[in-house]
Amino acid sequence: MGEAILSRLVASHIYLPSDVCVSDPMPERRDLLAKKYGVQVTPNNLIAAEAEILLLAVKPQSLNAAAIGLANAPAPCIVSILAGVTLAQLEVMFPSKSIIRAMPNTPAQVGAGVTAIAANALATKEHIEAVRQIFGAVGKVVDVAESLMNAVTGLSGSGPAYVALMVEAMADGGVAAGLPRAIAMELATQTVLGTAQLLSETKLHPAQLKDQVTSPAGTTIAAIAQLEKSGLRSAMIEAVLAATRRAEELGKP
Ligand SMILES: NC(=O)C1=CN([C@@H]2O[C@H](COP(=O)(O)OP(=O)(O)OC[C@H]3O[C@@H](n4cnc5c(N)ncnc54)[C@H](O)[C@@H]3O)[C@@H](O)[C@H]2O)C=CC1
Ligand SMILES: O=C(O)[C@@H]1CCC=N1
Repeated sequence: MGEAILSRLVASHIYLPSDVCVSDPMPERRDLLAKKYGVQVTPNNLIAAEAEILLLAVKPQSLNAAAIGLANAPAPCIVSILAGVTLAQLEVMFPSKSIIRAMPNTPAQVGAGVTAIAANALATKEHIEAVRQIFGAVGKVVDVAESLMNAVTGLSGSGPAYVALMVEAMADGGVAAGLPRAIAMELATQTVLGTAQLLSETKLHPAQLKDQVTSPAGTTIAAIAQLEKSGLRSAMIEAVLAATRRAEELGKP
């Protein structure tokens, strides 16, 4: 996820590669990032923490190890994209700092992400604006109460995987019905993209859009009856709730 953000920040000239320092313990990751984006790299998190903004993008399970020695790091602003990890936990690790918790998603790679942000009480207007600009470069930015961050994680943070699963399954259905794989994939992907764009631009309620597609005694209602029988909606609701609960667990020390 860190690379997805980095790639857009550099491509959209929000930051010069020379202004960015990436810390990663894996030499092959450092080599790849230095080569691909021209950024500075280091195996030492303390060096990366000399920046104005320190973006934490490790797995929640790696946070304690990554944060060793960083409590008094010079960076005045800490941004965390870690699932589940709360502002209160980060405040213990990074006392007296502007701290912003953010939950982006992987469509950030193509500038079509959505990121929710929540700031701690010490976060300055300037730091919040800088963070808004960072995530604005990779898509939309929404403000949420921190208490909703795990729900955001369950919906939009993990959501690209649910949509990808749906695209794959739709394409499989097309293949089952006789379409060549490549055409089935193109049709499925463009149908999801176009439907999302239609909903976004027209602000139609999804039920209205569904009604527009569904001709009396037609093909769509035959499919919807099958989806309802298979519990698609309930499965999706339960999936978002399961991911939300998992985010809560990941935040428990
Ligand atoms: N993958 C996704 O779609 C999203 C992920 N996130 C969050 O982003 C974070 C990273 O997730 P992914 O990118 O999927 O994982 P990843 O495993 O691809 O990336 C983690 C990176 O951290 C590095 N790392 C490990 N230990 C380190 C240490 N001590 N110091 C510095 N770097 C260290 C690893 O070498 C690796 O390059 C997680 O906290 C996750 O909750 C948030 C939103 C979406
Ligand atoms: O699966 C995960 O834990 C991360 C957080 C949101 C998306 N990926």
